[in-house]
Amino acid sequence: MHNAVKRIGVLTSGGDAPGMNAAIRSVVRTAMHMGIECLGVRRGFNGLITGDIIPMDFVQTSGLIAHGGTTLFTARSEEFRTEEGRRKAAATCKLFGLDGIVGIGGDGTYRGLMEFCNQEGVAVVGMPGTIDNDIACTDYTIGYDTACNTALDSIDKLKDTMQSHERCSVVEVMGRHAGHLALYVGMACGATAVLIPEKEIDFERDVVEPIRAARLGGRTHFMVIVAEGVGSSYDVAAKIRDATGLDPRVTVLGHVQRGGSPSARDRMVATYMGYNAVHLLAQGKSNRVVAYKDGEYVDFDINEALAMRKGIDENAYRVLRALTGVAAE
Ligand SMILES: Nc1ncnc2c1ncn2[C@@H]1O[C@H](COP(=O)(O)OP(=O)(O)OP(=O)(O)O)[C@@H](O)[C@H]1O
Ligand SMILES: O=P(O)(O)OC[C@H]1O[C@](O)(CO)[C@@H](O)[C@@H]1O
Ligand SMILES: [Mg+2]
Repeated sequence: MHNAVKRIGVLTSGGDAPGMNAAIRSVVRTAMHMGIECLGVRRGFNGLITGDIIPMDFVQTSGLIAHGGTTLFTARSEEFRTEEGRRKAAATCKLFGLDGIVGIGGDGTYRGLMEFCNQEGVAVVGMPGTIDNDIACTDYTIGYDTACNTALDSIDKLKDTMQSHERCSVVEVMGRHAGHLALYVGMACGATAVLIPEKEIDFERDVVEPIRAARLGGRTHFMVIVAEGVGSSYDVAAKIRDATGLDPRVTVLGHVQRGGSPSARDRMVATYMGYNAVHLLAQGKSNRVVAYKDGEYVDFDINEALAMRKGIDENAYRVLRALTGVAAE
């Protein structure tokens, strides 16, 4: 089979996510299998600008599937947002003979890839890697499952001490603009209340009443999950104190949620997506993103993908409210 590309680069960009290494491994090994050379671009788009490029082979990707983080490092590159930065990146591609780039990251990474392709004509394919699961074209982003389980593990531990002290815990989980992680984790830990940025918050209805309902049901410790995008979890705790007289403890889970060995699901999704990404470039396709939609691995035009909007899982939200004692509307 004739490949449309001879040598490609793979990079990781934006916030890291467990499974990025599995994705890199899959891209490198699929490329090798197809007779395409694959180089590693380090430090996100900055590596394209500065020529921070390393060879990748079978040995270098050995064992990578189980490792958290990203062996290629990641970065948020301000320079790549400028035309001049992307011109420098194109010069690097020319020098190294890179005729395609696979970028693993979030929506910002997709935007960068698209701008690069439009401006400089380099073939690009994006892969969804972010713990936020906030990319609309795909039901699933690499890293989400591991992050949910990491958060859950910490929350279960917190629950033990909250139970002993009969306290209320306010836990902030990541999600800059999105509540997917908070909703999923909140349901899975059996939270008393969950606050997400996608839904307007009525504090009395969404927090105070569920705490009261739990107390009336005999419970003496409470778990309130707050998505980062909602605002300060310390403010939420202060409002709970005022409204109920409880003395909540706040835990911001933070970057611990981005680490750790990827779950089986993240390894598998990363592996399939990496394989598909290389095949797209080999077929001469560009400006595409790979995705998992309705149980199938598919791909979309990046422009189309970025124009899509991802709502919260309404069914999950309905079930959560039913189980936390919020009155039906
Ligand atoms: N409009 C744009 N034009 C060019 N490059 C962009 C653009 N938007 C984002 N980028 C590049 O993509 C990088 C990553 O974007 P961003 O920081 O938004 O993270 P992300 O990929 O969305 O991941 P996450 O949100 O999960 O951390 C940016 O640092 C920048 O280099
Ligand atoms: O690592 P940084 O730059 O602090 O970014 C944190 C952000 O990255 C994410 O982990 C992934 O987008 C968000 O949930 C979070 O708000
Ligand atoms: Mg993003």
